[in-house]
Amino acid sequence: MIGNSIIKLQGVDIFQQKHLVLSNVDLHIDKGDFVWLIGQTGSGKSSLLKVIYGDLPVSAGDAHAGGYQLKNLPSKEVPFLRRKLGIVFQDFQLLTDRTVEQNLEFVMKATGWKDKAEIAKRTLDVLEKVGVRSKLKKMPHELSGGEQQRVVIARALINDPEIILADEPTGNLDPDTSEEIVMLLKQISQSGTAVLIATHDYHIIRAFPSRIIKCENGKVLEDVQFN
Ligand SMILES: Nc1ncnc2c1ncn2[C@@H]1O[C@H](COP(=O)(O)OP(=O)(O)OP(=O)(O)O)[C@@H](O)[C@H]1O
Repeated sequence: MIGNSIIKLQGVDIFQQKHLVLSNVDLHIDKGDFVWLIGQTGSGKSSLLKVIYGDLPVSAGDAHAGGYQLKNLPSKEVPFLRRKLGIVFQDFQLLTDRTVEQNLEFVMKATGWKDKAEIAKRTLDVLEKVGVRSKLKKMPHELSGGEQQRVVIARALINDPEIILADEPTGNLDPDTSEEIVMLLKQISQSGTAVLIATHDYHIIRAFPSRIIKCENGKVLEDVQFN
């Protein structure tokens, strides 16, 4: 972290193959910020998130995330960058053939946790934080959509990330459950972890007014007004 800055992009061009998706991107996210990311389908939201989690390269401009310089980041550093980021994406769902506890253990072992007692304690801590501690021994299919999303958020919190990146986290949830999940993410941001949520759900943005970043016409607009 540089000061309070978690994400800082300056003059970054974002390409998918040879196609320039977003040009001259400036983006600043600080500790504890809660930020919406909006824009039409194909406007570049996922591409922007991919740059932040090291899945798309940065060739021009200056880019930092979680204390890592993204430009020319060696691929062997990417797993370490990702430990500073909690990722809540539709395509990073729970493993369906193991319990909640085993899902969390799986990620911990993959990210270097070895001590059994510490793993057990951290598992309970993060499940407690998101309100599903009692679901420890359940299989994902025994949980509601909202409970599963809470476990996904717990999994994202394991390594105490500086920011949570969430791509359509309420996409499969009913309106009340969506509000509960966003409330949880808001609380997480208030405890110091920044939260960036890409969404098409304007109802939920209205329910939780906050800073809005918009991808539009090949640009990233910081701090747009929502109406
Ligand atoms: N792997 C890829 N190869 C080539 N072009 C891609 C690839 N992924 C995305 N694109 C293109 O990049 C542009 C931005 O796509 P991106 O997925 O970032 O948009 P998005 O705003 O996240 O859209 P959505 O809301 O539908 O998820 C689109 O024109 C898309 O066709």
